[in-house]
Amino acid sequence: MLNLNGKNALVTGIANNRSIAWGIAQQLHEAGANLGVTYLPDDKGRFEKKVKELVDPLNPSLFLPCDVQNDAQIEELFTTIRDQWGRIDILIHCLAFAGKEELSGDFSNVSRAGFTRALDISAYSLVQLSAAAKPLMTQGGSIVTLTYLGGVRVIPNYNVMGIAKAALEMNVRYLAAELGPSGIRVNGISAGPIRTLASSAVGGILEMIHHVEEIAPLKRTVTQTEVGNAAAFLCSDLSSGITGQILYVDSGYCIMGM
Ligand SMILES: NC(=O)c1ccc[n+]([C@@H]2O[C@H](COP(=O)([O-])OP(=O)(O)OC[C@H]3O[C@@H](n4cnc5c(N)ncnc54)[C@H](O)[C@@H]3O)[C@@H](O)[C@H]2O)c1
Repeated sequence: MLNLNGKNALVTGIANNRSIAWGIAQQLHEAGANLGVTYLPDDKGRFEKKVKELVDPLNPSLFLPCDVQNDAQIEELFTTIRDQWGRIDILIHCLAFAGKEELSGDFSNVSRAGFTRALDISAYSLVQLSAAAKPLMTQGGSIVTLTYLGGVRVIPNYNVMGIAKAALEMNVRYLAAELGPSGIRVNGISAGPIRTLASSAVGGILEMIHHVEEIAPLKRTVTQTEVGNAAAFLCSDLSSGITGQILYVDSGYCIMGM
């Protein structure tokens, strides 16, 4: 049985009720995990208020800001986790960012700054958060990140985010090799296209979804809950022999040649 009772799970990347991280948080809660939730701070505190209202019914025992470009904030986050939880068992990395101007048109138009920012926020952050979690995963643990097919194949308009996802997927393998001896597993979920705040910045996202509905074996795209269920599995003992893998939760789209 899938049981996360007694597990401390940190979930990053909830922006609103369409976020994949929200689907994951609900399934982890359902399975009995004690949740910590982070939000991206902004000057007017809009995300904080919105995310707090959304996650309140799941009774998170920690609710803290986390901008992965802010090293001091990450240090503070994990100091609080150490002080309040003592240890962490599950880390959900469910965040990415690239400028809208980088997510349409020619890939080669990407600026150095845009390239660096996309890879910093979307790929390096997994290394950074995993390194911070490692000493607190004293009873082993599970780290799960979110990726997309655009990291292994060319998808129109995905552009620099495809490069970031390729780096992210390789991070999964290097981290899995390093952390395995400490009983920490690291896996990625490659989700099919879902309408969210982040995906709406990608040019032609609706066409991508319609294409999946036409081509994928299941003739539909996936839901946040389905991704959440796969994440709960990867965080549980049911997947104890699985690490360094990318699990496709995409209605089977990636197997199709035509
Ligand atoms: N929606 C899709 O079609 C799809 C498909 C496959 C993979 N993914 C991946 O799923 C993950 C979640 O995206 P989503 O689609 O749920 O969109 P979303 O907009 O709901 O979530 C993206 C999150 O990234 C956070 N974020 C951005 N910059 C940050 C920073 N500097 N520090 C901390 N957090 C930051 C945002 O606050 C937001 O919560 C991303 O990695 C995305 O690439 C999405």
